[in-house]
Amino acid sequence: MSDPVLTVAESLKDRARAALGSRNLILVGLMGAGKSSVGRIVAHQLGIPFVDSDAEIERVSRMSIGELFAAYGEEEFRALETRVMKRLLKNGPRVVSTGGGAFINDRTRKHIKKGGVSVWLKADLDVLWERVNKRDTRPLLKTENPKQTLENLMNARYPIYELADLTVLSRDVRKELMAEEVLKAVIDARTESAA
Ligand SMILES: Nc1ncnc2c1ncn2[C@@H]1O[C@H](COP(=O)(O)OP(=O)(O)OP(=O)(O)O)[C@@H](O)[C@H]1O
Ligand SMILES: O=C(O)C1=C[C@@H](O)[C@@H](O)[C@H](O)C1
Ligand SMILES: [Mg+2]
Repeated sequence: MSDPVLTVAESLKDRARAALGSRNLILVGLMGAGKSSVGRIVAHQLGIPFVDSDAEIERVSRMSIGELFAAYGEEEFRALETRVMKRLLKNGPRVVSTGGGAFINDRTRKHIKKGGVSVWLKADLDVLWERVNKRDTRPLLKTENPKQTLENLMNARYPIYELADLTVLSRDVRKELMAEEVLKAVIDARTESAA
């Protein structure tokens, strides 16, 4: 006999996959929201390719994000990010996890909006801080008071992340559960738009 729990989970994946069609699923949000780690699981669950824009930028430039910021500055980094995102979004369906500032850039946001369903992983300051303060690889947080900087970024960026198609609350639960909530949001959005 089939396991009922497994059957529900399977049906969640199938329904989300059908709702997505050939569109990309693009995760946006601040540093530490879980875009890279949750995105990888979502892609695995959907059985579609996963790509992370920060990792792709590092691959094509053969430099780390920190080195890119130091050598060329943020503006050049954003221009490169726009080009990379445009290319990554050309062929769907994929799960694309973005860098924290990608959706904030007007040109990149237009590509994202055109390229698929955007999901904002929204988290509160303490959740984000607990996660990002363990590593010092994020150039924008190399300040005197990085927690304050993170809060300033939240205040400036949250009104823009709100422009994403869907929002999922990111918190300290298992990453697999976060991934399931992303799938459910995709299904619900499809159901609502069909109603
Ligand atoms: N639901 C979760 N519960 C506990 N830890 C998590 C959760 N989601 C992510 N993390 C951890 O938080 C850290 C940051 O996650 P991740 O790299 O996925 O964030 P991100 O949104 O991609 O950040 P960035 O914009 O800097 O790339 C990682 O160490 C990851 O393991
Ligand atoms: O929030 C941001 O602007 C950034 C987030 C990271 O993912 C990297 O893309 C880079 O450190 C910039
Ligand atoms: Mg990431």
